[in-house]
Amino acid sequence: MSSSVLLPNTPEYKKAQRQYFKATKNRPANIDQQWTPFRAAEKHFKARFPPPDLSSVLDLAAADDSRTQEIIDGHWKGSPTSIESVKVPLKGRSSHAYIIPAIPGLVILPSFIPQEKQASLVRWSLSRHARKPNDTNLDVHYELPEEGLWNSWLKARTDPDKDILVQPKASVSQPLQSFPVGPRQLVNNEPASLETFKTISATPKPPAAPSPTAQPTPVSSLVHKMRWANIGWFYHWGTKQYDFTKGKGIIDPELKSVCDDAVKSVNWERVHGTSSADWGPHGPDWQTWDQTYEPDAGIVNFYQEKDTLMAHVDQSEVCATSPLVSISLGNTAVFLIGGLTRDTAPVPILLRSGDIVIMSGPACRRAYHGIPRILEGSLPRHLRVEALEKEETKEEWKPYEEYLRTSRININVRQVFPRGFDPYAESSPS
Ligand SMILES: O=C(O)CCC(=O)C(=O)O
Ligand SMILES: [Fe+2]
Repeated sequence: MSSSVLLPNTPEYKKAQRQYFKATKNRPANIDQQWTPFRAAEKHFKARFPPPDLSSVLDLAAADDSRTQEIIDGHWKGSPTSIESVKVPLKGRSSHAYIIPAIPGLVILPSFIPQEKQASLVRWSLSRHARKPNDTNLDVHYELPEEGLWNSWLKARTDPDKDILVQPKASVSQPLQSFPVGPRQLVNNEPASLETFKTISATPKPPAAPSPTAQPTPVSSLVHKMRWANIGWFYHWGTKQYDFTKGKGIIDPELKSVCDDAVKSVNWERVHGTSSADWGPHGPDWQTWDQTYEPDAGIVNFYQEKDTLMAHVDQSEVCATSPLVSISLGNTAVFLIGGLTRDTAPVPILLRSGDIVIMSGPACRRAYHGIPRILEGSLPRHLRVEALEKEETKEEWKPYEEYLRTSRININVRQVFPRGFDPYAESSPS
């Protein structure tokens, strides 16, 4: 059990300690002084040794008696009071949202997704969504099975003959060119807006080149290399801009209704009513979100235990203030969110399966944020086979539990355009 890393004198702890001494042996003594406050926080939570101290991490589940067992089963615990939060009732529900005054516009909806719905969103992410016509990080490099990598894996799991080799796209005769494989690449880009939209649309978006080093790889191993799948508008990672030439992808109606429910249940007056932020030339628009909120893009992030998401700002959306809804599933993560530069020390927040984070308004939507740590061994019981009753449901859920034991899934849903805006009409020559 990976959480034994927490206990000194265990072999896991000692191994982490040895690795730490080896890795830091030649590090200059003052290296941490060169880090921005955001980088320092990332380093702290990423460290396998010493295991991170979570007493500074806001853990809203710890303020909810009905989640006590979930916290025990999940092994890691933060503090419900490490950062000031204000509890506000949700409209039409008995549950609550939390506002974090240090980050105006940040709203947390702990445990908003019911347990069964969490399982169904996990199934949706892996089986129905991460496949054609949606784009994934692997599509550029591999000829992925038509049925989707996950569905191929479901067959291969019980029949090794079906663990087919997925062929790379690059042919060996192609000249060697260096192209990054693996984690998301972070490129600096200009924030999108209606003013810069025409230029963005006109920027060439050449297709990425397939990796020349990709090898034929069995489905069983490639399934763990899936990092993201796009939702709605297609994203061009090279320019960090949406590529409108590829058409508008669909937003699953079930997912859309989860996002709509979350946004419509928040009392936005309580969040932004006293905002002193600069909302741009047209002023605040939160008063109309109940009618104008319409998600049209996003990403499903698949994190393996050691994966991180570096500090970044999501600024490719023309709607710079509209709510971004972020759903956590599977293992718990440490989420960091700071200010407009990496020089603001971020606040650390524990995100558990079923929690929703909403980033809204000018300050929060342009705030640096990231995921420095997936907390190993934190899969809640309700996503494990043992929590199910029926034999056939247990059997069906087994591969999902196996995958989730070492993973976290994040569904990150955004609004690129104001409701009713037609990008094709705007970008065509007049
Ligand atoms: O995984 C998360 O909770 C955050 C993901 C994120 O910030 C992003 O996809 O831009
Ligand atoms: Fe983000």
